Amino acid sequence: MHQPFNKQSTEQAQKIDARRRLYILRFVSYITTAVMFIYGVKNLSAEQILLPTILFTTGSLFLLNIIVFNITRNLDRACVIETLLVASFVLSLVYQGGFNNTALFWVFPFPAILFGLLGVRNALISNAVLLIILSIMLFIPDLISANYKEAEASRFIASLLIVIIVCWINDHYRERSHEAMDKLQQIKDQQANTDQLTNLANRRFIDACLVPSFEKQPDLFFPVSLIMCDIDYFKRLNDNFGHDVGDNVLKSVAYMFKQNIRQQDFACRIGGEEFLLILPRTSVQDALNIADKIRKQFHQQQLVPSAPQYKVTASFGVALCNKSEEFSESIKLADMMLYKAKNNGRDQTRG
Ligand SMILES: Nc1nc2c(ncn2[C@@H]2O[C@H](COP(=O)(O)OP(=O)(O)OP(=O)(O)O)[C@@H](O)[C@H]2O)c(=O)[nH]1
Repeated sequence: MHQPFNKQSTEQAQKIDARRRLYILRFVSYITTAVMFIYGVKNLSAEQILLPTILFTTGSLFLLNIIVFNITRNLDRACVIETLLVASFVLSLVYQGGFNNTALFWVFPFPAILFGLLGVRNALISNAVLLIILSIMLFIPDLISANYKEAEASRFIASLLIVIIVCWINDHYRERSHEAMDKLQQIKDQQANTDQLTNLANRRFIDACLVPSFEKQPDLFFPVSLIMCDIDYFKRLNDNFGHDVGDNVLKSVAYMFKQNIRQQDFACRIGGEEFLLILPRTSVQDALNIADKIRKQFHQQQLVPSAPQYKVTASFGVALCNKSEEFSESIKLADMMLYKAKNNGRDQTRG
């Protein structure tokens, strides 16, 4: 029931990962733009017009990509465009040969950049495609205008393959360890927000998860109806049958609550034998009906198996909450209604 609220750690991890990609995108864009323009200017006097053209065009496109990203904030799209720019730059540079045939040196940073921008799976595919195209270009020299030595080409492909594999192993295990830590954190959050005896949400869940969600998305929740429930004469039950029987009654009552509420409702154990049902977008009249339905179910249950005739009853107090700021006041009101029900003889619903 309160599973979706434990996604906070996952969201946090995703935010950090997006920030990591953002930094790589910015770094690559600005640095590459600067390097391209500097080398473009340096090569202006070169005999070939192709090299400065590649450098200026690619530098401008990198700059344009980061400007568009700064306006649209579409990180995924910017990373894909950056990858295409990186790939076309690498291929065109290798095709042309670069200054004094040094183009191959510029290829080595790119496997790591692709892993940084695309995530493990997509980066591995892109790197594999890049490696295949580069191999074809280098081993069929007629296809390109540059002139690389054969030994140079084979050593380059071998060392590039090593770089890609090391980047892949590194990123794959980084991703796995993040997933494992994320899962562990989710389990910890789940445990911290759950009452161990009944498996219902606890008060911490209300304060740490539910109330912030009320504030973030009020339309999803309000008006919220609150049903406060307290088992009658529970001390006497414990005294008569023992603490373990009392525990089993609490578990059965928790199960009964779960059976009577909707997927979007919350059943919480907020004290020893005190429970709070939180029903989003529910009128007070509907909540009164649900509370009374559950109250009557207590009569039909044999909650103490060793004494089937023993009837466990409960009292209920109902209140409505219209906005997040009123939540603690509404809980107090539901509590007051509960005490009215207790004072009036128990086994009844007040609201
Ligand atoms: N078995 C069991 N008993 C618990 C647990 N937590 C609290 N209790 C007992 O619940 C009892 C609550 O007693 P009281 O607060 O006096 O209330 P009551 O006897 O139900 O009386 P009313 O609420 O006035 O009807 C105490 O005896 C607690 O020890 C628990 O986890 N398991």
